[in-house]
This record gives sequence, C-alpha cells and structure tokens, in this order.
Amino acid sequence: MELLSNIGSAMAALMFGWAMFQQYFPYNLRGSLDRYILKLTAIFYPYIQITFPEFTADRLKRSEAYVTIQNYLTANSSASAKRLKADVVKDSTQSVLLSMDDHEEVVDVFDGVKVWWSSGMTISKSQSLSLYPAVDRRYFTLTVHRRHRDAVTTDYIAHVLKEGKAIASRKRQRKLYTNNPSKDWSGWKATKWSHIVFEHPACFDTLAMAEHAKEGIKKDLIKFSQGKHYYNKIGKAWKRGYLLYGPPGTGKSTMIAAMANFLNYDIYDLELTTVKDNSELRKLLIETTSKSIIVIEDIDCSLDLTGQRKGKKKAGKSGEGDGDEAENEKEPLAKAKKDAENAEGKSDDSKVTLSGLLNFIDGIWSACAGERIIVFTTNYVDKLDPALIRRGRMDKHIEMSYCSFEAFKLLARNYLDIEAHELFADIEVLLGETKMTPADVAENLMPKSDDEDATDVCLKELVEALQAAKEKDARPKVEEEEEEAMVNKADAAPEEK
Ligand SMILES: Nc1ncnc2c1ncn2[C@@H]1O[C@H](COP(=O)(O)OP(=O)(O)OP(=O)(O)O)[C@@H](O)[C@H]1O
Ligand SMILES: [Mg+2]
Repeated sequence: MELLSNIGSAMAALMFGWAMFQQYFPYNLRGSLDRYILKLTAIFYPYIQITFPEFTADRLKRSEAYVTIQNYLTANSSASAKRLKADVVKDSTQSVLLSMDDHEEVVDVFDGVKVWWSSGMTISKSQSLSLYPAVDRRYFTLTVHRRHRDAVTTDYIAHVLKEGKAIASRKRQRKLYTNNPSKDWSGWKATKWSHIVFEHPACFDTLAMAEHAKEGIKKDLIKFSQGKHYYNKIGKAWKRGYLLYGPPGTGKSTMIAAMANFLNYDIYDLELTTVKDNSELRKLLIETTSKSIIVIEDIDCSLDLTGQRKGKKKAGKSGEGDGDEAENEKEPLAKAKKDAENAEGKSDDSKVTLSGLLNFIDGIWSACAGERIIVFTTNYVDKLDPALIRRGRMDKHIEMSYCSFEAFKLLARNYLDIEAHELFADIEVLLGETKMTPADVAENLMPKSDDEDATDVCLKELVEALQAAKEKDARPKVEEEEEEAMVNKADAAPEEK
C-alpha cells in the first residue's frame, strides 16, 4: 500500500507539473494533452482517493464523519494495524482504548472489494496571519480501485458510517437523569435535569422471570428500536409505552435497568410530585433526548391521576377529554377553590393532570426526533384508570409476579452458582404453594459467610422462610384480622389514657 501511495504522490506531482507547464503550450493543443495526461495517470495509477478531514471546512467543529470513521476503524482494524495509539477512557473501568496511529494503514474488504484506509496528519506551520490557533490537521484517506468507485462511494461509505455510529452508541456513557424542581431552572448552571453516570448491572440474563416472557420483551424492544421506518410509515411518533405492574420486590425497577442496558438507552426518572403543572411537564419532556427511557415509578402514588378521571366518569361524561373538565365536575368545594385561584390570575393549567400526561403520551411530542420509551410502574394495576393504560397508550403490559420455580433456579444460579440441589424439589413444591417475591428469595440466597456449607445454609433458610410464609397464608383471614385489630388497639391505648 505504501507503494500505491508513492505512485499516487508521483502522479499528483506529474499532474501539478503539467498544470504549471501547460501555460507555455499553444492553447489549441492543451485540451488534447490534458486528456493524454489523464489517460496516462489512469494507466499507471487506477486508484481513486477520498479524504475525510478531522475538522469541518470552517475549522470550527470536528467532522462527524471523521469521528464515525475513527470509531469504525478502531473497532474493525485495530487487530490488523501495526502501530496503535492508546487512550485511557475516563470511566469507572479506566479501560484502555486502542486506535490507529497517525500514518498507519489498514486494509478492509467489503462485498469482495478491497479498500485501503490510511491516517495522515498535516502540521500547521506559521500561524502569524491566521485567527485560528495552530492545530495538527488529521485526516483519513480511503483508496480504492477506480472500477469499484460507485460501490464504494455509495454502499461502502454508508456501511462504515452506520457501523461507526452503532459503535459510538454502544460505547457512550449512559446517564440517569432526575428532574429538578422548577425553582432551579433559572440562573447560573440551571438545568431541568440533573444526571449521574448510569452503571446499574442489571441485565435480562440475571432477571428472574418466565423465560418466554423475557424473550417476548427482548424481541419487542429490538423491534421498537429498529422501527424508525415503520413508525414513519404509519405516521406515529417513535415511542412505546410499557406498564410494569406487580407487588413490591418483584423486579419492576430492575427490569427498567435491564431494558436500558439492553438497548443502551439513557434513563429519565421523572418524579411527578415535583412537577407543578402541565407546562412544566411539557418543558421537561421536550428536553429529553432520543434513545431514552422515561420512567414514572409508582404512578398510582405520584398523583391523584385516577381520581380526576373518575370524577369525570361519575358525572356521567364519556370519552377522553381534558382533565380540567373533569375537575369542574368534582365536589363543590374543589370547584370553589379552583374558581378562587382563577380569580387570583392563576391559570387553569394549575397542576399536572391526567389529561396533560396523556396528551404527551398520545404524541404531542411527535415533533421531537428520535425514539423514546415510556415506562410506568405500579403496585396496584386495578387502581389505575383504564383510559390511562389502554392499549395504544401503554402498548405493552408486563406483569411482574411472585417467584416461580423457574425464576428461583435462575436466582440460585446467579447467587450460589448451583444448577441443582437436594432441596430443590421441596423448594419447587413450596414456591407453588406460597407467594414470595424474587426480592425475598434473593435475600435468602445471599451467603452470610464464606463457609463451605454456605449454600446448604442459604437453601435451608429459604425452605424455612417459605414454610413460615405458607403457614401464615394458611391461617384464616378472620384470625389475622382479629390479631391486627388487637395490635391496633394496643397501639391506640396509651393515647386514650
Ligand atoms: N425478578 C427479579 N430478578 C432478579 N432480582 C430481583 C427480581 N425482583 C427483585 N429482585 C431483587 O430485589 C431487589 C428489589 O427489586 P426491585 O427494586 O426491582 O423491585 P420493584 O418491583 O421495583 O419493587 P417496588 O415496587 O417496591 O419498587 C432488586 O435489587 C433485585 O436484587
Ligand atoms: Mg421499584
């Protein structure tokens, strides 16, 4: 390849020499000589070269194509390059990133076509007349045989850019955002969202739930993340809503972390109780970036979302109108309070309403480019208004349930490194008869010591815990209620004195 470059340089020199020399030639001969020189160059050097400079023409920005190609070459050719540059990535792993050194060359093959990449650098000389600081200008040069020109300039370069972008998105640091109260939205360093690096280790492999359900969710996520053209075609915003429901400790939050890790998305943890009104909610949502999961945990506790809808229904209205209408139908006291607020000049839009939330989910932000997933979690799915969770708004409902034997086996594999044990049979029976969350099972499976029999101890403890839970479940409800009433009475007694 070095030979190719040398020949290339020689040909370039020849062309330059000719350009200087041709002014001494009679005008009518120049055109034919031009053609001959070009033909001669083509015979000896049938390659074309495409250069990708590091900075844009105005020198203000790093070229996106250069960075993308650098990612592609780093991932695909660092094995074949002989000289590499090392960079320490400043994340928690402090890993070393190798990339092609300056003036290094590598070969790539695409659809049977061989191409050569080389990295070069020009060092700026005197900058006395320039407004810009002296910088070394790096570039990549792609060399390819003339006959493959079309295939390379269209398909191959598109392939490199696509792969490079995918690599960049895989290696970027992901973030966990939380919303700030609106009083912090102005002033120096004002931001609506604060963030930290998201490094939750959860993944689908360690998530204990039925295997077929897990596979279904993974497939759904992949289909969504690759569905740009589909969503464009059907004219819908590129978003998908998931409702995760189930008792505490069944892995809803863990599932969200696993989803984010699976798709390589950021997480926006939206705390609705600090959002004052619909316009604040709009501003927050508009600021979210693409490739993100927006999470509203415990939707039933965050706001009285259900109450407002129910108020409207009770008043005999049908359809899904604005939540403010619903408020007008509420008790007279609330209405009087609202009228008073309006008289004081406060807008109708005085708090986050169900309708506000639904409007966003229904596509008010279709103007925002890119893909977003919205996840709601709740412990009590029955408490939610059906309008909030109907299909189309929440596209997929996922039940996170008590620990099954299948889920237990996965936890045992993760926590204790075992595939089988003599107590497994008992545990299978007991899990079928009780309701224990994966969180409680996992708690029992955490070895309390480094002793050799730690596994046996853990499993025995789990069997005991399951038996205790079974006995508790078997006791008649009335007995339990009576006991609870006694405890309450005992608690209340000192105050009565
Ligand atoms: N299905 C599961 N697979 C693996 N680990 C789990 C699972 N469910 C719970 N755990 C473990 O229990 C802990 C609590 O789970 P998590 O916070 O995800 O529950 P949750 O459903 O979000 O509960 P809550 O409703 O209280 O928010 C996690 O840290 C995880 O270690
Ligand atoms: Mg949770």
